[in-house]
This record gives sequence, structure tokens and C-alpha cells, in this order.
Amino acid sequence: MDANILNSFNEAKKLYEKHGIDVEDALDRLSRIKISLHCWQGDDVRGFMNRGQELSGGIAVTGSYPGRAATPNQLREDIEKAFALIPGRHKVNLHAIYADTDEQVDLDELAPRHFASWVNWAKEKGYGLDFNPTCFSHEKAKDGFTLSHPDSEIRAFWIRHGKASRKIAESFGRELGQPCVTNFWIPDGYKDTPVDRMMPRVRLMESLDDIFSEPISEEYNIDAVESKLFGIGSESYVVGSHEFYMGYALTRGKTVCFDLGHFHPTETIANKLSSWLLFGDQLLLHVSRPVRWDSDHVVTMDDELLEIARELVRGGLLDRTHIGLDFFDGTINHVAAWVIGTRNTLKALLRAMLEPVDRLKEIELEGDFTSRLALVEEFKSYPFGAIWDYYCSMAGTPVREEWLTEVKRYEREVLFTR
Ligand SMILES: C[C@H](O)[C@H](O)[C@@H](O)C(=O)CO
Ligand SMILES: [Mn+2]
Repeated sequence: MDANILNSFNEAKKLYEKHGIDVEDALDRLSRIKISLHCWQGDDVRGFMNRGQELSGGIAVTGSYPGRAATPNQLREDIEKAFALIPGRHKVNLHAIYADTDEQVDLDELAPRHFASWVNWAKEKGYGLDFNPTCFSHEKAKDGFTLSHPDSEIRAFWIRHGKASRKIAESFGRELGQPCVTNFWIPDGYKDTPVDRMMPRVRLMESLDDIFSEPISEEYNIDAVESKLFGIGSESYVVGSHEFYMGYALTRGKTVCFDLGHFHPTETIANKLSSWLLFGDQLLLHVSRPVRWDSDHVVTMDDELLEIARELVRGGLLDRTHIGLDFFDGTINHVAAWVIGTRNTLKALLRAMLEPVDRLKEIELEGDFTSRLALVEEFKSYPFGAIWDYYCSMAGTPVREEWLTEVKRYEREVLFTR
């Protein structure tokens, strides 16, 4: 290891130790955190099924940066490149439309065999896999409704897709020896104010109940449901709102997915996590960055990210939290987007772990809010970067912006030749 990195680490460690912070223990805890890398950043949410379909569901990708993956092999190659630049062992989050098959199958006919290449690859590389049914970019989703559609045949199609998705997820969990989190995001909603808000919710509830009627062990598959306040074309009403899924998940023993972009633009989610985990068992995060709306910008080290990381660490919530990323920026290098977002998420967790949490809690209970504010603010400029550099170096991954040189080389030699 570079002597400067080691010296800086040792000096920084002394400062943290003065406050009783066990740096080695923090790094050990960090190394056990798995971030689920969303495959859809790699190709602007196109997938390999229904290639002619426009992206629908009220989400949008802007930008046409060259080099996005066009085949499953390219996508895997890009994910491997990203993981080589990120410390730790992580997971890959697949959407159903990323099936790797020559068979002509529709979403409701998908089976584990259509994802065999993904499983073999994940096994070989030591990655976990997560899964998502794709209830958009499809002929049967074109009027904006799927599982809550008034037409029972259309609902039945999406119910079959949901059931197929859970079977695929179960096979991932069984094959890889770690549970697959299957996240249901249903875009259904109205552009303008509906007359009847109740019946679509009744239909969504019944469709989900049907999908989940088959018991699958949580050893292999964990079902999550993701709410949303609004989308493009569903500005006035989304069937699967936050309140809908809070009630649904609590009564059905499911996991709630909080996407940072799915709430009112001034609403933050850090404050919601302790409430949910007081009553629900597990939590799924879609770490994203909304800029004025659910714009899915690449995750930066902003206040919201740091506050979420602190909430997870201070509340002891990490063991019950699954962390996935969810952004899609087509204006920059696709691999760099993953690396920046994932490294920031890990770095925010490390920063939170390097705070004197027990002491801060005591001070708060004593009512010494002056010291609370003073310490929290001073810790913002403690040398966490030296600890992070050491961690990257120990993991055999690039230190600081060194990773960018490798991404630029990969861009020249691989991405730009596609
Ligand atoms: C592609 C994903 O399923 C999607 O981003 C979803 O998770 C979401 O957040 C939609 O706004
Ligand atoms: Mn999401």
C-alpha cells in the first residue's frame, strides 16, 4: 500500500479513536454491506425484450451518451468493470425485460431458464441477484394501467407476470444461496383527477394478493412494494401511493421500498425509516436523486444521502435494510454513473459509521443541544476521506479519482467501439 495512504489513515484513525470510534470495526461493517446495482443504468432502461417499445410508465431517460450496452454480454462486461472500481461484494438488480434468451416469449411466460446466463455469471463472480417485474414498456401497459386495469384479461396478464417473476426470483435465491429481493413497482395512474380513487386500489390490492398467494420462502425471495406520488402522465393520481403500500405491506408482511424520488419534492425520506421499521420487518431503499421531480439523477454526496445513512447507522437499521440504486442518466458515461453513485452511497455509510453515535445520543438525552450541534458540525470535516482511501486500497480498488482513468480507458477501447 502507498505509504501516504497508510500514514493518513493512521493519523485519521487517532482522531476518531479519541472519541471512542472503532475504525476497524466500522470498515468491517461496511465490507458486509451489499449495494444492489441496477442493471438499467447500463442501457437507458431498454432491456432485451420488446426492443421496439418506447419507455413508458411515467419515467424518462434523457441523453444519448455513446456506448450503452446493447446485449446481455455487453451489460455484464460493463457491470464487471463498475464492480472492479467499487470496494466490497455486491448484488445486481435485474428487471424482467433483461431476460437473456432467443425464445420468443412474453412477460407472462418468463421462467428461470430465461435468466440462466445471469445466474451462471453471478455464481462465477460471487454476485447476488435481485429482481423486478417490468410493468411498463409493453403493449398491455400502453394506456397507463396494468395490475389495476379495469379489464380483467389485462390484469390477468400482469398477474401471471408477477407470479412468473417471483418464481424467477426464488430460483435466483436458491441458486445463489442468498435471498433475492423482488420489487414490485406498478406505474398505474391518471394524468388528471379521477372520479373514483377507490376501485383501482381495490383492483391493485386483489391483483397483488393473487400474485402473492403462492408461498415462497424468504430464504430465497423477499417481496417488496414501491410507492410513488406521481409520474409523467400520472401527475394527479398514482394507484400505488405511499399510504396504499404502507397498509398493504403491514397487513401482508411485505417489505416497503422507499425511492428517494417518489415523494413530494420537499419531502425527505430519512425521517420515515424509523417509523416504518418500528412496525415492518424489512426495508428496501431505492437510492436516487430527484432534481425538482423524480428525475433519477446520479446519486451525489448530498444532505439527503448523508441523513439516510446516519438514520440507518444511528438507528441500528442496517441489518433490516436492503439498499438498491435507482437512477438512469443517459448524458454521461454509463459505467461512471454506477461507480459514482455506488461509491457515494458506501462513502455516506462510512461517514455515518465514523460519528460518535453513542456519545451524541447521551448528549441529546442530557438536553445539551449546543454540544449536539457543535459535535455533529465538527464531525463533518473529520478526515473520513483518509479512512475511505485506505478501505479502497485494502480492497484492491482505485483510490480517489484514479477510477476515472480506468473508465476513460474502457470508454476508448470498449464503449466507443460498440
Ligand atoms: C426502472 C425501475 O423499476 C423504476 O425506476 C422504479 O423503481 C421507479 O422508481 C419508477 O419511478
Ligand atoms: Mn425506484
